[in-house]
Parts: sequence; C-alpha cells; structure tokens
Amino acid sequence: MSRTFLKMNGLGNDFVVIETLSQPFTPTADEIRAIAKRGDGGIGCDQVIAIDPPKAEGASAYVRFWNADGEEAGACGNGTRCVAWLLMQSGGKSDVAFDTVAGRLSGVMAGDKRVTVDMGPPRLDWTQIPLSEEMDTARVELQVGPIDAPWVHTPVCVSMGNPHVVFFVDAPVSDEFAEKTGSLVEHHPLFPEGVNVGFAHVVSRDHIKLKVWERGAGLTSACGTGACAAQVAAVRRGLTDRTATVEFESGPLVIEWREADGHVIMTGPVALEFTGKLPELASA
Ligand SMILES: N[C@H](CCC[C@H](N)C(=O)O)C(=O)O
Repeated sequence: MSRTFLKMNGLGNDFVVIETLSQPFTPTADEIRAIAKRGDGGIGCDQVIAIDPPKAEGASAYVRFWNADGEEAGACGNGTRCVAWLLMQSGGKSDVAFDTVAGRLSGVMAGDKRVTVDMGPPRLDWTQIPLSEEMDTARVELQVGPIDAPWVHTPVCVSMGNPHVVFFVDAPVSDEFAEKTGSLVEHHPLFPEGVNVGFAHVVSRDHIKLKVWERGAGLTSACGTGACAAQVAAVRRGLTDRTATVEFESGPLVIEWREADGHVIMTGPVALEFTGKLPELASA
C-alpha cells in the first residue's frame, strides 16, 4: 500500500511528512535516505517526519524525526511547527500538544500559516548535550582552524533535545565557511552523538543573524532548534535579552527563552508545498 506524504517547509528547511495512523512506519536508514535524496528518484528533503498515533493522554500524536542521512534526530523545530499546524488544521483546533522522544511539545496558531511552539527547556549540562568530557557548556574548550589564529573558538553548547554548538562570529559567515567549518565540527570527538553547528552574529540585544550546518543534513536554509540554541547561548553570554529575532537568509524566527518556566518559545511560518504518494518501501 503506498502512503500519502505532505512536502512542507519552515523557512525553506524542508520535510517529507508522513501520517502513519493507518499503517505503522518502520523505515530502514536506507529507505529514509532514498526518500530524502534530492533527484535520482528521491523526493528530496532535509528531514523525514512521521506522525504516529498518540501514546499518552493529552497528546494528539507521537512524532519522530529522521535526518537526510537516515539517522533519527531527537528534535526538529521547523518540523515541529509544521506538524503542529497540520494537527491543528486536521483537528479544527487552534492549539495542540504532541509527544516526541525529547518530551511533550505544544503549539498554538499565531496567524495565517504562523505557529508558536513551546520547545520545552534547554538542556545545559555537559552530560545532556552530550559532550565526551566534563566542561562548562557556556565556554567550551574547542577551536577550529590554525592553532594560533582559529577561525572560530570557545562556543556555547545547548541541547533542545538534539545537540547544538553555537560559535559567535563578528560577521555573518558565508555558506562555504559554514560548510568547511561545520563539517569539521559535526563529528568532532567532543560530540559522541554528533552535533548541529551554528554560526551566530549578534546584531543587537534582540537580533541575531544565524547560519547552521546541521548534523545529518548539512547546510540548511534554516534550523528551528538551532535558532533556539543560538538565543539561549546568547542570553547565557549576556549578549541578548530574553526575546530576540533570529534571522536566517530565508527569513526570521522569534525566540523567547521564557523567564517564568525556562521554556524556549519559537514563532515562525509554515508552508505546505505539495502532497504525493511515497514509492513502495520494502519494510515500511
Ligand atoms: N532542521 C531542524 C533541526 C534538525 C536537527 C537535526 N539535524 C539533528 O540531527 O539534530 C530544526 O528546524 O530544528
């Protein structure tokens, strides 16, 4: 039986979203890679997302994320907004909650095709990123490039249910720089589960320009959890106030690291590109 999918994106970070209510979806890594492949028979996306039946009271669904390289990811902020929007649209609701491996997330409508999601609290201890050795995650001993003149150094690490390392840079970086440097850091031994690599330029106390090299997906147009991590990192360093616009070349997200409960609240757009039928998958 072939499955329907929805092709969606958040600021160009794109997803193949599969509803598995009628038939369980247990893809192999190869099958995820085949779906995510751009061209050569693939649909092409940064992440694949499955919306499964709920497992717990109060949740509308259980949601799983895979990167284009076939590996599961614990969180996906732009994807979370897209899933929240889909569940609210199909349920005729203006708010929704669903579960992921990283915990319960919730969303509310914030305008036409705009969604605010509560991404939960950041995890800040070295064991929660995780790092391979004990370190102060607000000033991580890591540098990239020549020893005496590193290209980037002393980042902040934050987990939003997935690992992020944020380097603060004096000016927005080029795609080439993000690819060269991000690909070196993604699998650095300091990050036993790999890491998403953000390059954040703080414009003012409420404005960050960000570019992210994503674990398992490479350079993407935008990264929601990366934006959350960059804002948390900037607040930890005293560089921004609690709410900031985190701007990608493809557009902005508004991120608040809420004082009251420590949760990170993200607001941004969702886009539905098209729907289609997945090619027959052997195991899924
Ligand atoms: N694009 C996603 C991030 C996916 C993170 C994934 N690359 C990982 O391995 O954690 C977002 O909007 O948050």
